[in-house]
Order: sequence, then structure tokens, then C-alpha cells
Amino acid sequence: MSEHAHRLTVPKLVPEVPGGTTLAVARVALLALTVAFAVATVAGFEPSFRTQAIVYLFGMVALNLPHGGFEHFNNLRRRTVTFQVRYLGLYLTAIAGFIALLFVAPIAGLTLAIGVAVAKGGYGDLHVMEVTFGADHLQSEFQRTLAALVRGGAVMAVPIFFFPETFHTFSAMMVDMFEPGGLAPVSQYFDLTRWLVGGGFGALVVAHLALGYVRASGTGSYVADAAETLLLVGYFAVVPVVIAVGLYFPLWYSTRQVARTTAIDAEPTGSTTGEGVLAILDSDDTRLVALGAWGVLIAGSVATFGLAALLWTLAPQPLGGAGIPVGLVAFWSIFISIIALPHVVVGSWYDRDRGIWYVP
Ligand SMILES: CC1=C(/C=C/C(C)=C/C=C/C(C)=C/C=O)C(C)(C)CCC1
Repeated sequence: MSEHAHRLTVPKLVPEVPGGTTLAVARVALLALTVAFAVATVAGFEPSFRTQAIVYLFGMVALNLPHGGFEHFNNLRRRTVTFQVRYLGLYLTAIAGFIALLFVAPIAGLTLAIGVAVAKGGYGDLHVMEVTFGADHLQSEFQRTLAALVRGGAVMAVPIFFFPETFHTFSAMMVDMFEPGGLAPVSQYFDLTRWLVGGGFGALVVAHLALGYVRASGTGSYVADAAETLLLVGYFAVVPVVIAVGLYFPLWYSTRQVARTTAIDAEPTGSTTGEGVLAILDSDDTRLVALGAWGVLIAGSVATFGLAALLWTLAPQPLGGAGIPVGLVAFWSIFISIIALPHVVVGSWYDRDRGIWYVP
């Protein structure tokens, strides 16, 4: 055992890997927020729901949405027209299916929204690890799944345990958007599920850390993974949930995807020279490329806000019975999960060669 421990190296805040500085930005940001809120909590300070909602909306809309647009842009360029049409078709089908589920069974819809956040955070992070500081300590598909579940699970399971009331209030609001009072029949189980989710998640963290330790080969990937995993758990245990989730996506998820994108310089497989209207993105004239990118992002922006307007019109209570800005947190969380579901499913299962987290 001691010989094994001897082989473990200290993780670097700025790893000497491609994208290392960007990784450091995310680490420092989450660490600083964790320390700040730990101090605030000890001092008895707790931000109001209104303040939390404003921070969430700023983080998710102003900071994070543009990166989502970039991910689609990146997925669709240098593809055949057939691929682009199929991608769009699958995308719209998944969106329609999710919206239908929310109307028919809002609690199942909320569960799916939570699942999407976990899958996006978890699998996104796993791929970042693989391409930056490495994942030599993850030697089986089981371990990779465990790593994704632990990193993504931290985003929802840890707040369920540490901020049960806030979690319950916002969950009820999200269900109320489609069926007022719809969460009431299951609310009595929240005390029990809190412990089940907390205990289950804790067991997964221990399993992930223990297995990784046993399989670690001394490259430092285990220590970096363990330190980041514990940072995520600490962050979500201390920072009030609405602020925590609202800043996690821009400051951690998207920032680290930028590190991954910059770390991979090979042109992905499945690329062709651009086809259809997107061919402009492969022009030799950089001004045309910039104009083309602007056009694609405008089209994406119109589609996104068009869908938000549709959801707002269809939902009986788009703000879940709350006011602005608090109700907007419920609306935006449901909306962003709807558009993220096909992003996760279509962009990684259907699009295996180049999906959103593809690592050549
Ligand atoms: C249930 C619940 C929440 C859910 C948030 C969700 C489901 C966010 C999804 C984000 C996604 C999918 C982002 C993708 O980029 C809140 C607001 C934290 C408040 C506490 C209760």
C-alpha cells in the first residue's frame, strides 16, 4: 500500500497539458466560490432566492448559451447535407418527445431533466479528462461509467442532500409549469429519497476513488481526477444550489469543453469539405468564414428563442406559479434540458465519430 501511495504524484493546478491554463481557470473559479460560500455560511449569510435566481440566469443565459451555440456549429460543419438533415430531424423529434412527456407525466419529465444535467456534466467531463491530463486509472467501461456518474451526479445528488428544501421548492415549481400541484403526491417521500440519493451517491464516490486508486499507474491522472471530483462535491455541498448550478455550467462545463476543443488539433473523422449552405464555413476568405459563422449563430439563436416562446405559450403556467426572476429559473431549467437532451443523445449516440465530446 505505501509503495502504491509513493507512486502518486501531486496534482498541478495548471497541468502541463494542452488546454492546461483553461482547466486552471475552471479549477480556480470553483475553488474560490467554494471558499467564499463556506466563509459566508459560517458567518450566517444566505443569499435570497431572488439573488440566487439573478446569478443563475446571468450564468445560464448570458455566459453559457453562446457555448451551446458553438457546440452545434462545430457538430454541423464539414458534414454532408444528408447528415445535417438527419441530425436536425432527430433533434426536433427528441425535442417534441420531451415536451410531450412533460405534459403527459411532468414528474417523469422533471426526472429526465435532472438526468440530462447529470449526463451532460458527467460525460462531458470524462472526455475532457481523457484528452487533457489523461485517464490511465480508468481501465474498464465500468470505471468510465462510474467516473461520469460521480462527476455528473455531484451536480444534482449533492444539492438534493445539502439543500433539500430549495431543491424541493424549485422541483415543485417545474412540475407546476405543466400540472399545478403535481408534485404533492410524492412530496412525502422527499425525506427518504434525500437519504437514499445521498447514501447512494456517497457509495459511488467511494467506489470510484477506491477503484481508481488501485488501478492508478503513477501518471498523476488519478490524483488530478480525485482532486477534481472532491472539488465538485465540496462546491455543490457549500454553494447554494441555484447559484451553484447556474455557475457550474459556464465556469466548469463549458470552460473545460473549450480546453478539450483546443487540446484536439486533429480534424475529426467523418469530416468532408463543407456542403450545402454551411460550405461558406470552409472558405479560404476568413471574412466569409466569420460572416458564415455569424449567420449560423443567428439562425441558432432565432430557433432557440422561437422554441422558448413556444414552450412559454404551451405551458399552462410557464413560471410555475412564481414571479420574475425566481419563476424564470424553473422555466429556463426545463427549457435548457429540453434542448440539451438531443444534444446529449443525438450528439453522442447517433454521432459516434464526431459527437459533442468526441476525442480522436
Ligand atoms: C431540479 C432543480 C434544478 C434543476 C436544474 C436543471 C435540470 C438544470 C439543467 C441544466 C442543463 C441541462 C444545462 C445544459 O447545458 C435547479 C434549478 C438547480 C434548482 C433545484 C432543483
